[in-house]
Amino acid sequence: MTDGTPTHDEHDGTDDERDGTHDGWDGNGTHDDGPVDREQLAHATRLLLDAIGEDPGRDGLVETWERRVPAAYEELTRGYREDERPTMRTFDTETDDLVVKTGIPVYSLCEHHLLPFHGVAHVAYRPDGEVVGLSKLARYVKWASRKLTVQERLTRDIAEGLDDAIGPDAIAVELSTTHLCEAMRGVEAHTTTTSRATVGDLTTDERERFRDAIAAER
Ligand SMILES: Nc1nc2c(ncn2[C@@H]2O[C@H](COP(=O)(O)OP(=O)(O)OP(=O)(O)O)[C@@H](O)[C@H]2O)c(=O)[nH]1
Ligand SMILES: [Zn+2]
Repeated sequence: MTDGTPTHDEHDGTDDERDGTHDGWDGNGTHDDGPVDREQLAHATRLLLDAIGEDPGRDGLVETWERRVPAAYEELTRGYREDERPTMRTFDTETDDLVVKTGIPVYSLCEHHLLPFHGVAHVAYRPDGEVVGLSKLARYVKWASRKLTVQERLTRDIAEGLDDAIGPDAIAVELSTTHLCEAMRGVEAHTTTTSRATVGDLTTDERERFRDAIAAER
């Protein structure tokens, strides 16, 4: 065991496992130096399973709380980690022609219900001497989305983060998503929410081009 995560075989279903002190742990309460406390996550997931009336000791669930859920949350919350922020290499450009990128996948978590919201992001910017590698836009959106947030704040975070990284004359970001907290619980309405954030001003013509590119994407 190198990562402090207990394996299935080490679980014997005894009560002392509830506080994370059973033999499966590394014994000194440490965990990966990563952004999440995997031990706490395992403990919390086990409590959650208990609370909903499940049996955390049954075969199908042991690895769920011990390993899978902690690992999944580590991945889904990468956006909190500055050291995971993508490197945004830029290139000199002589053109100030609008760069438009549509259909970037977005998967994030709503901070109200800890449920996913997902959809697409669209980005348009007018360069000021520099453009960024095309893949970096999608990399940035992916990183920025991996945290608990609300859509409006995420949209603004992406616009401001890309503005910092690229230094364009103007940039606009649009997100179009479905929130599972609305779709599979509560109001149970499968709807689309669109939000937009801008830094600087796109011209009327540029706004039209952005709108047309988004429409063509649908
Ligand atoms: N503006 C905005 N609202 C969000 C977002 N994600 C979830 N919400 C809403 O946040 C609200 C939270 O409302 P509350 O009344 O505190 O929570 P609730 O009782 O679970 O509400 P319902 O979802 O209506 O059952 C809900 O209306 C959600 O639809 C988001 O990204 N942006
Ligand atoms: Zn929600």
